[in-house]
Amino acid sequence: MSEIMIKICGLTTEDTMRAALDAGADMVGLVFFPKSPRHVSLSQACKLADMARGRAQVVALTVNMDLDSLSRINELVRPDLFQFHGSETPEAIAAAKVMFGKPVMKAVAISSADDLEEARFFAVVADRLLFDAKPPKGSDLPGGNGVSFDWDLLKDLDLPKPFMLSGGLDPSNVAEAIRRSGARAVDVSSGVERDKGVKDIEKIKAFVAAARSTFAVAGE
Ligand SMILES: O=C(O)c1ccccc1N[C@@H]1O[C@H](COP(=O)(O)O)[C@@H](O)[C@H]1O
Repeated sequence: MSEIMIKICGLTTEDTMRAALDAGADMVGLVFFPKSPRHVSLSQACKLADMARGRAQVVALTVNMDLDSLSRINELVRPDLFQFHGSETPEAIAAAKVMFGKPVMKAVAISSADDLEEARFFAVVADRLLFDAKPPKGSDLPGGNGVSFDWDLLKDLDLPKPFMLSGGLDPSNVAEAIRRSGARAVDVSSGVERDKGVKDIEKIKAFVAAARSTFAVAGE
């Protein structure tokens, strides 16, 4: 496995899925949230997941979804893991983990050091935490807003579970974000798009290259 784990989220087309896989993404994310411009139907998701299977981990991103709907995604799309990006409780996460027997990643919104305390509750039940910026006021989306937070907050963070950094990352800042946060896993959605919800193949390639080269430099 690569030394930095890279997730490209919100893929909606075969071309951009292929680009993410060919670039060497470790995880690819499918968004099941109708308010998102990256939302995919179950049939689209099945096709995209089949392309990725065996090449990258398929992540199903959901927001406060009930267990029945999660079950349908699990049966039809067969993701490798779930990303919970809403206000799911630790109990709901534990229930999904037991029901599906798959790893779960919980997003935690960060704007100050205090928010990192919330992460400790989720670290008990989730397999990985995902740190994202708080959404701007009035946003319909709890994530995928292209907004970043102070990466220095994560430096020297002592948690029992690994974390992934997200929020406002793009090819031009991912190197600095990795250095400042100490992250060993990064996630991007809007930073590799040319329009809202429309992924850009060149930006996907540039993001993966920038993230990988940063680790090589940092590790010298
Ligand atoms: O991408 C979306 O549309 C989305 C919708 C609802 C919840 C989360 C979503 N995306 C996740 O948000 C973060 C940050 O995204 P960005 O790079 O700042 O655009 C990332 O983890 C996505 O997986």
